Amino acid sequence: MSFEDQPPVTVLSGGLGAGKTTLLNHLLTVGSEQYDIAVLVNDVGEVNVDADLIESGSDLSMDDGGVTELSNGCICCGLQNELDQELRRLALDEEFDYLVIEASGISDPVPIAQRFVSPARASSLYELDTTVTVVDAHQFHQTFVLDEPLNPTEDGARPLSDLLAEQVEFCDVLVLNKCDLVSAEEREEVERVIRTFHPGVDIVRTTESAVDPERILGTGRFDKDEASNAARWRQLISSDHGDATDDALHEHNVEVEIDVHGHEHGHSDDHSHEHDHLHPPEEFGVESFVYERHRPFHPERFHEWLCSFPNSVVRAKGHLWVAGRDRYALDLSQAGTQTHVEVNGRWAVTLPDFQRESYRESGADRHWDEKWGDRETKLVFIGAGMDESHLVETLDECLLSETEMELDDDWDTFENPFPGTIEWSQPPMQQRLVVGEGQ
Ligand SMILES: Nc1nc2c(ncn2[C@@H]2O[C@H](COP(=O)(O)OP(=O)(O)OP(=O)(O)O)[C@@H](O)[C@H]2O)c(=O)[nH]1
Repeated sequence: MSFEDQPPVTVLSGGLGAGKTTLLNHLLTVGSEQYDIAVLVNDVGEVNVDADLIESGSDLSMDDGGVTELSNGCICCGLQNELDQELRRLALDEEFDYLVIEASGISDPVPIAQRFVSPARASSLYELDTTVTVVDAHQFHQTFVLDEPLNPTEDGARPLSDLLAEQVEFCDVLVLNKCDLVSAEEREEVERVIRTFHPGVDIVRTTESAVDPERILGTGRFDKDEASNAARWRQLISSDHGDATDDALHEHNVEVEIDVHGHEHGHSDDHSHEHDHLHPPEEFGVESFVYERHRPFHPERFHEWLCSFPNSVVRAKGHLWVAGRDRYALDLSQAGTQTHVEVNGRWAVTLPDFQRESYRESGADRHWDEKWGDRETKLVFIGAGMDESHLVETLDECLLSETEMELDDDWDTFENPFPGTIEWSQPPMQQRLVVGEGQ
C-alpha cells in the first residue's frame, strides 16, 4: 500500500453473539471480488475464537497477515495502543485495499471510531467509511419490547442492554440479524424501537448476516459532523483534547522517521490514552474464562448440560471433543437462547502423516497427546455474575470417566445427537445441532 492511499474502513460492532463473525465470513466470501480485504478481529476472551473461525471460513490466514487478532480486552479502551500499533503495521506491511474491523461484543463503537478522526492517530492512515452495528432481532425483542433487561446486576454494574442501546445509537448502518427467530410483527416492533433510539438509521434485515456488501462497504456514509452530535462523542473528543498536541508531535515524528522502505524507527507509541469512560468489562460487570480439557465429553451428558445452559453465561464459543465423534472437531456457539454445534474440520491426528507433521511444525505450542493427538475441548465463557467453579464442576461431570476412557471401542454405541460428518452438498447451517428456543 502506498502512503497516499487511505484504505477505507468499516467497523463492525454489536452485542455478544449478534452475528458479526458470520457477517465477516459472508463478506469475505461474496465481497472479496471487489476488494482485497484485510480484517482485524478483537475478542474479549484470552482465546480469539473469532479469528480462528474467520480463518477456517476463508482464504485469509493469520500467517500471511490477512487476519489479525487482538485478544483479551477491548480495542475501545484497554487495547487502544495495540490497535494503533496494529493499524500502523497493517498499513506499512500488508497489501490490501479495504479494512474491516470486528470489535468485541462488549466494545463501545464511539472510541473506536474516534481513533479514525483524531488527526494524531495511526489511524489517520485510513479513511473511516462506515460504522455498522449488528443486532440480534430476537434478543433485542426480548430486551426492549418484552422489557427483560440483559443481565441485570445487583452490584452497581450497568446491564448489558445499556451497551446494546448505545451500539444502536451510534452506527451508520444497522444490520438487523436473526430475522428467522422473530415473527413479522415482532420484527416491526423491534424496528420501531430502533428508530426511536436512532431516527433515520439505515436498517438492513438479514438472516445469517447475509448482507449485500454494497450496503456496508464503500458507502461513504460515515459523517464526522453527524457523529459529533453524539453526546458521548463530544465528551471523548473534548477529554482527548488535552493530550492531542503531544500526540500530534509524537505521531509526526513517527511519520518523519519512516524511511523509504517503510521501516519504522524508534518511537513506539506507549502512551496510555485514558479517557473518561470506564472499561466496558468493568462497567457492565462482564468477565470471561476459558475451559480447556484433553478428554472427550460423554455425548448424552453434555447434551443434557447444553439443554439447561446457565443464564449467567451471555456468550460461549469454542471447539469440542465429543466421544464417538472422533474424526471431527465440533464448533460450539451459544448466544442468547440458542446454542449451535456444527462440524468444523478434521482433527489433525486423523490426517495423513505429512499433513499431520506440517500441522505440528506450524505450531510448536499446540497441545498434542501421544494417543489422542490434538483432540481437545477449548471453550470461552463470557458472562455477568457467572459461578465459574460450578460451571467447571458440572462440565467436568460430563467428561468421560477413567473407565469410559478405557472402553473406547464402545464410544460409537453411545446415543449421540451431535453431527458426525460434513455433507459438502449442504450448507453448514443445515447440518448443525441446535439446542434452545426458536429451533
Ligand atoms: N438463528 C440464527 N442464528 C444465527 C444467525 N446469524 C448467526 N447466527 C448464529 O449465532 C451465533 C453467533 O454468531 P457470531 O457470528 O459468532 O456472532 P458474533 O457477533 O461474532 O459473536 P461475538 O464475537 O462473540 O460477539 C452463531 O452460532 C451463529 O451461527 C441468524 O440469522 N439466525
